[in-house]
Amino acid sequence: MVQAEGLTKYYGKRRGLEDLTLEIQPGEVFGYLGPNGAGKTTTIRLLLDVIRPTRGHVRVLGGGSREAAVRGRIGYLPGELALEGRERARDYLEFLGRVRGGVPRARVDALAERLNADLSVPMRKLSKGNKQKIGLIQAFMHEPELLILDEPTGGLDPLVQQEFLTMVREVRTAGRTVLMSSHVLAEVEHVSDRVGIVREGRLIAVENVAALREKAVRRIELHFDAPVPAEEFAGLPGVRDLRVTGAAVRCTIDGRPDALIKAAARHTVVHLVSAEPDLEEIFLTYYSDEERHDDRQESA
Ligand SMILES: Nc1ncnc2c1ncn2[C@@H]1O[C@H](COP(=O)(O)OP(=O)(O)OP(=O)(O)O)[C@@H](O)[C@H]1O
Repeated sequence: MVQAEGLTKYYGKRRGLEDLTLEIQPGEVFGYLGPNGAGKTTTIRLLLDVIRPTRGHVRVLGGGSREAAVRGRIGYLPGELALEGRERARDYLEFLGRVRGGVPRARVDALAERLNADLSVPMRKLSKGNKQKIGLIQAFMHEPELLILDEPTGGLDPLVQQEFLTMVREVRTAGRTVLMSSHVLAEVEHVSDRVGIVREGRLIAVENVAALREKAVRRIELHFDAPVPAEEFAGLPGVRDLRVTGAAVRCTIDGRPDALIKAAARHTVVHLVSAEPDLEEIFLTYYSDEERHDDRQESA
């Protein structure tokens, strides 16, 4: 769906993106993560052929995204949406629908209802969050094969964010593809198959989210109906920071909790607490590792 090779963009001397090589497969949701100024928007604009690369190549849906046949199969939400017209949101969406070969009104209405968007308001009077909703409707409404969404959750309240994530899941179930950028892993981890992490113009990691979750450290607490012998839990694969106090076992788990669960199953478990793995923690170690790497290079 997306193939980038050595994709590089300099704005004069200023680095926007350096040597990006990336492939995104059909049916995949790809989360593109990085802090402010990392190069996410630059990447997305290059993919859409809004700006031209300094070096490198990009193919989207097997072609160039400026080709009309390819463009119509893409849904795009820009990072900064300029919706300033006097026309009502509905008229704007109808116009775009016609340009894209006709979009049933019922589909637009259904999206507006899901996102709780008011289409009767002139666009320049819409709040930031409501403009974002119109942006999402126009990106989704022609059921494109590839959705490219720059910071889609910005400005949305939590309920609408959840609805948006449900829409992304439906797109994936239908075998279509999504690339979405964000500052924060938490916003995309529950829908993304893979995440790419970009920092200072470079893609520094691409990870499978399921693998990331398996690697994550999680805290577990088990309570039994009677005291348990500590030695049964010591030395189990993946168990760390073990504390056994009477009928309670507390530890952290590195990877799969399987051995711990099997050991616990010999006793009567009355209560179990398992904290969600903190992927943000792992994610942040990429940044600090890179910094250490940079420091080493500088001192070499
Ligand atoms: N039109 C431009 N002219 C000059 N420099 C630019 C331009 N657009 C982006 N840059 C620079 O390129 C780098 C990457 O910016 P980009 O907007 O791609 O980052 P981003 O990851 O999308 O950030 P944000 O999360 O803040 O939107 C930054 O250093 C930025 O200042």
